[in-house]
Amino acid sequence: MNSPTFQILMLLTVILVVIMTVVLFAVQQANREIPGLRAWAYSYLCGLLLCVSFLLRPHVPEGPAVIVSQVLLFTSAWLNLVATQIYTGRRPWTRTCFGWALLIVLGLASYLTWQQPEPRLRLALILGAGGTLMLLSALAMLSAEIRRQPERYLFTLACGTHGLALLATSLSLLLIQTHPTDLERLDFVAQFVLIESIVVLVMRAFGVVMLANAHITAELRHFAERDPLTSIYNRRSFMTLLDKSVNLMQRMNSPLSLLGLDLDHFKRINDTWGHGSGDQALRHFVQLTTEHLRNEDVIGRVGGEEFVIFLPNTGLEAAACVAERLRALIESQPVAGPHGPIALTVSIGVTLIAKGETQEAALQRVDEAMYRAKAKGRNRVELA
Ligand SMILES: Nc1nc2c(ncn2[C@@H]2O[C@H](COP(=O)(O)OP(=O)(O)OP(=O)(O)O)[C@@H](O)[C@H]2O)c(=O)[nH]1
Repeated sequence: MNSPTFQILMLLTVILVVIMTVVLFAVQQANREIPGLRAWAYSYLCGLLLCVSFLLRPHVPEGPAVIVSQVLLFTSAWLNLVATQIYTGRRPWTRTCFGWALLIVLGLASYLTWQQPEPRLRLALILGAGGTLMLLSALAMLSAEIRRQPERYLFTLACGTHGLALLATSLSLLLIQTHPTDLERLDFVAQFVLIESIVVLVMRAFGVVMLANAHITAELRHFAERDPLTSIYNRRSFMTLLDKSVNLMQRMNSPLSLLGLDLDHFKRINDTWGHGSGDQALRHFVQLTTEHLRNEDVIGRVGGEEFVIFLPNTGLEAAACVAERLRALIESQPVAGPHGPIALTVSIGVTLIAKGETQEAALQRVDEAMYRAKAKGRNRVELA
């Protein structure tokens, strides 16, 4: 590991890892809420310290140098896995688990350094452990439930490649019978791992930054499209979706129905039970309603306690049935308030969007039907 080639490669790696660590910490500082990013930044910091420890190897006694580099390599790979678990919404492996695993690594490294010096076996073991952690990170990212994020494939590729390369190196070290002091061969293996690591480190850092960017974009899109209280579509995005659906349904000659829903005496709920209970009632209403609808039905919050639902491929009669079922469901399931159940009812207007009609005209008609339901005593369905 003291050859000039190795030292030059190491210096190049240090420069690259410094840049990537600084970038990751900078992105993390600017976006502290991105899950897992802090652990990724620390994983790179451990990687950086590992490279520095390799550079200092000739000037440090072998024993402590080996222990330090094994701890740093293991911690870096572990943090990468933990970061992936956090990013993908899984529960990360605990610190106790890390402590025990590290203790085993340290014990084996010490044994193979002082008790039974076996540099080949020692390297094989740590590369095997690191490779396994990298493969687990790749699998965790690949199987994550994050659709709409193709960025995860770059990260998966980087971790998967690195994991396989480390495991293959570890295996070849175990299989090829060399003398323990065959340092030349060890040096070759170290150089191979180093070059492969440089490529993968850059790829993985790009992957992490792209994942961070994807997270920010998804959040911004969510804030722009969704109502913050109920997480359903806000007025603007609902209208855009309705416009698209109207065009599609008219091209396909399929019926499209519209429901206008307004909670009854909602002001009374706020005044009697407080604004918090009012908010709770809105969330409760949305949860019940969305559970009842089909996947292709779309609900939007278009006012304080006003909602609109469009039902693709649904005629007026079927839409009236849906409306009546929703009305009965809301009436039968009161909101769980702090001082007991709070009764909730809804008035619903129903209309069919006619061929060639604009969505504004249909919305106006469904509004009139809903107000008729209010005028006739509330908690009822009226057809336009
Ligand atoms: N808690 C809560 N209340 C809201 C929110 N948005 C609007 N409101 C309240 O909803 C109430 C709507 O009252 P009104 O328009 O008078 O209607 P209503 O009391 O439901 O009476 P009807 O519609 O005639 O049955 C107002 O008191 C608003 O303050 C919200 O996000 N949270």
